[in-house]
Amino acid sequence: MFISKRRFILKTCGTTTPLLCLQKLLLLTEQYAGFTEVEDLFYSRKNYKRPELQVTPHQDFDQEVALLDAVFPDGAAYCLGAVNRDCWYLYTLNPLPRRNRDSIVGDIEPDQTLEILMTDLDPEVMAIFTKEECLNATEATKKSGIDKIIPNMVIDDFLFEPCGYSMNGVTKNGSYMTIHITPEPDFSYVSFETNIPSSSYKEIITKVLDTFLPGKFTVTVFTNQVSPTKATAQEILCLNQIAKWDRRDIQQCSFKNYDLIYAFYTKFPS
Ligand SMILES: C[S@@+](CC[C@H](N)C(=O)[O-])C[C@H]1O[C@@H](n2cnc3c(N)ncnc32)[C@H](O)[C@@H]1O
Repeated sequence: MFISKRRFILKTCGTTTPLLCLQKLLLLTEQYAGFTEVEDLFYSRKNYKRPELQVTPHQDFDQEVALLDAVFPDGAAYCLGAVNRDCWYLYTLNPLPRRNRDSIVGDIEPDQTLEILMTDLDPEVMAIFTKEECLNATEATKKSGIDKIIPNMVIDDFLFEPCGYSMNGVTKNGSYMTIHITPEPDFSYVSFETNIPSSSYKEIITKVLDTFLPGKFTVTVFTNQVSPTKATAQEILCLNQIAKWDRRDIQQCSFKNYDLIYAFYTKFPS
């Protein structure tokens, strides 16, 4: 969980039920920060490999949307990618006329988020994130090269017993990076997320792919109108191929304050 002045980011895994704590979070936000209105919201996840193992309301996106709709009258639900294959679900807020982007453009701060969700990962890389191969998280962070993806981060990392790895990193100016690794060969999964400002995300995306060697991955980038990363969508549109990965899907959306690009790549041949 990352908490900043006007936002919090909650990342969960397994059969956690993040939407069930929504009402309590809203109450706490009012109690501790005095905020009574949600300005923006992004609830997103990849399609599950075994949705039936989840707990209600997370067994299907419609249930999640119903719960969110009950709280947010301006909510809008999307699915990017192929609904019958790899895809990515998003619930966000739709504009009210009074909150139109033109009326607030003077107030907004630069903001961007890059997320890469990887599956079918290289077994040798995944073995690093086990207690068999590494004594502790610091060793796994160094051995895998995670510390070199975005240098100069203050890192808080954890190596689970017998396997599994999580890290949160922050820079001096408040940017973050967060990586969570499930190394089990039958359902290997790595998520990577950062909000580091950059005129191009190509180098970070390439470093992440070289570090984890996924069989397939989704990449999503949110940018607002004043973000230095704004040109990334154009860059990803041109990336039909990244090293040994071919692009299979690409979609773009424009929301109230943010533009979004989604792309899905697989290693060839597949
Ligand atoms: C990286 S963790 C999920 C991280 C989660 N977002 C967090 O920070 O708590 C998932 C991996 O850790 C392993 N694991 C081992 N013990 C765990 C525990 N107590 N809770 C969650 N995952 C655990 C799982 O088998 C899986 O490979």
